[in-house]
Amino acid sequence: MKAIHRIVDEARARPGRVVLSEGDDPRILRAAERAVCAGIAHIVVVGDRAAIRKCAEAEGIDLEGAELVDPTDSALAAGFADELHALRRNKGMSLEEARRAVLDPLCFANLMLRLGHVDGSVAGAVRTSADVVRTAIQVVGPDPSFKLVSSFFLMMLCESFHSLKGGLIFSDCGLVIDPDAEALSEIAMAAADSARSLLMEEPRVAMLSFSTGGSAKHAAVDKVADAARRVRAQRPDLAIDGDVQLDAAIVAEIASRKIPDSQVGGRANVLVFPNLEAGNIGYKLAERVGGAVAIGPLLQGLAKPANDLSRGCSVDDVFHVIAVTVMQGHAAAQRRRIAELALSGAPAVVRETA
Ligand SMILES: CC(C)(COP(=O)(O)OP(=O)(O)OC[C@H]1O[C@@H](n2cnc3c(N)ncnc32)[C@H](O)[C@@H]1OP(=O)(O)O)[C@@H](O)C(=O)NCCC(=O)NCCS
Ligand SMILES: CC(=O)OP(=O)(O)O
Repeated sequence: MKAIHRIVDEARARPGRVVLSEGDDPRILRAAERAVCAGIAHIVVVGDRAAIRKCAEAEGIDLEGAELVDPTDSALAAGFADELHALRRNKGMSLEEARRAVLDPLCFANLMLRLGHVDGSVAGAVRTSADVVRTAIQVVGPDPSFKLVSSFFLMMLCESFHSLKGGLIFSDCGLVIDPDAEALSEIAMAAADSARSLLMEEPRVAMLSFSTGGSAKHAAVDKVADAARRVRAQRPDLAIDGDVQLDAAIVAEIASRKIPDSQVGGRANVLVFPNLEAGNIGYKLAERVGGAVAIGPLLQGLAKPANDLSRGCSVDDVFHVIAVTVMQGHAAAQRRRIAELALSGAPAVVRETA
């Protein structure tokens, strides 16, 4: 079964609460309608109520079953402004500025997530990735077990002409612009964890470069090789090749010729790009030329799931990101329970079954 179908089924079995903050975009409302109808999530749409209703009416979208929240008349707004002020006061934000900021549906939605009114948020069909990600980092914040917030795409290759089939993780194609070796190693480890939880496969990581095993000499190659060494040191259990070219990462026959001692053997399911230029161009090529379905950018390393979209997204894309967000919400809740148990001093065996 396709990974994304399994994720949708799992979300249906355990729906979560997901907030969407771009309710004046028909793709968002259509996906909201589908998510409610499929029973994968309780959907909250945040924004100008009149604009949301007008858009739904014009498109013939039934929002029955979705909750509409308008920050301008929400009873939550005053408390949210206090929370935002407390968060950003040391960065120079005044209470007045916080009151204005929470009227922005994106900020309001992320405060709903932070304060537990929902389990995940999705935006980015209209707003830029920089806006969506910056708000998520500032309002939701990083998970204490990660140093860096980064992003990944779940790429689905399901067409008859795809020689490589199934789900792949591409990272980072949306967030960290120019990672150094340490940041790149963090991205790789987070992407491996994302593969384990979403693909339900053991991760096989390729640290991509224009060089395989030092076949080219350049500081850019050294960075990738250094990042791979750092991952091996911290996660000796992880199958990883790097520096490695894309062909040797995904074609077994080429891997056997270029890297005889490969741990991945040309069967990588996690592709880690050396920087955002390569990653963003790479995923769009796979999607637009290669016919892959690109789900994301999904954020990794946040305390709770706040996911992004490409402004070129389709209704299907938004629906799929909602389903993944529900699953990430369960995983984040599990991490919080384990952390709480650890703090309470509960025995390790109890923690593992939490
Ligand atoms: C994510 C992004 C917006 C952050 O950049 P920025 O606004 O310049 O960020 P700053 O360096 O000013 O930092 C803003 C805050 O986020 C934090 N931050 C930035 N990147 C972070 C990361 N990857 N992980 C954790 N925290 C991060 C900073 O510590 C800072 O925190 P503070 O405000 O509490 O001090 C930037 O990396 C970016 O634009 N990335 C590319 C997005 C994009 O255009 N993608 C292409 C399409 S998908
Ligand atoms: C992920 C990405 O490239 O987003 P956008 O297309 O919105 O810039």
